[in-house]
Amino acid sequence: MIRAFTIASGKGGTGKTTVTANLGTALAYYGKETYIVDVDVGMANLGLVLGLENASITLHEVLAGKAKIQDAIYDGPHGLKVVPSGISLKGFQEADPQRLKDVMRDLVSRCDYLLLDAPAGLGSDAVIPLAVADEVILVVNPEISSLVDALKVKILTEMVGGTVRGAILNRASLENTDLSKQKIQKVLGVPIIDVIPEDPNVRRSSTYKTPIVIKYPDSPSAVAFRRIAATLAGIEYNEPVEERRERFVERLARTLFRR
Ligand SMILES: Nc1ncnc2c1ncn2[C@@H]1O[C@H](COP(=O)(O)OP(=O)(O)OP(=O)(O)O)[C@@H](O)[C@H]1O
Repeated sequence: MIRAFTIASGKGGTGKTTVTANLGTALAYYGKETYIVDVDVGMANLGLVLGLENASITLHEVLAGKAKIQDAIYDGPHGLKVVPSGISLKGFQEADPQRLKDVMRDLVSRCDYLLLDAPAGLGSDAVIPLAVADEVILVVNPEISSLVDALKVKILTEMVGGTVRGAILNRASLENTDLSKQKIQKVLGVPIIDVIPEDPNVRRSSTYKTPIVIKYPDSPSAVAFRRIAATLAGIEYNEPVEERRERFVERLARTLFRR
């Protein structure tokens, strides 16, 4: 069974943290014991979006050999477990990314699913999470620069013996999704796992430090996150009738508006 996923992109800001927090929450909602870890040791974003910015013991201390992993695990929504990264420069300088493999081994033995929020870029800190997970999931935006960087991550993953499961196309506009999907699959040479639309509620929910699947569960992106989580967990996803109705009305309104 595939249990440890690294969420990577190469390019910064494509939505890795958003995807990690929401997929983790959705997997926990489905009753899966899920851990999410901010392995972006330079930027503590996962903790920030989940209201854990004041966590005193983080992955920094664990990677510096100053704390045990169980002391850096915090509670998130639906029983999700979160390992944030730290914000102190000293902690960052002392953290040894090579210890990540042992930490991962420990965490994976505790849970059904482990999601790692990878750093942007292609430095050594970004390479380790690509090698240690069972599969890498790329988060791409429908832009050339995002695709080029994702392609580099794919090549790097294969070079270090890892496997890319596919890509999540995030921030897709509803109009050009089909075209983008086809092109992106061709360019990256991996399947598109799913498409998450551009959704203003994503940003809004992060200001409440709450994943969108909790804050705005009926929004189109929350629906997509639950669908992806169900796919990863091998659960059949049945979209509630109200969500289908809402999407039908949305499509109808767009068609009428164009005419
Ligand atoms: N589907 C979406 N619709 C609208 N805004 C989004 C969407 N996905 C992410 N965002 C916004 O884009 C910004 C970047 O997202 P996020 O922090 O998840 O990216 P990242 O890849 O983790 O960034 P970094 O490389 O800095 O770690 C955030 O403000 C987030 O709220």
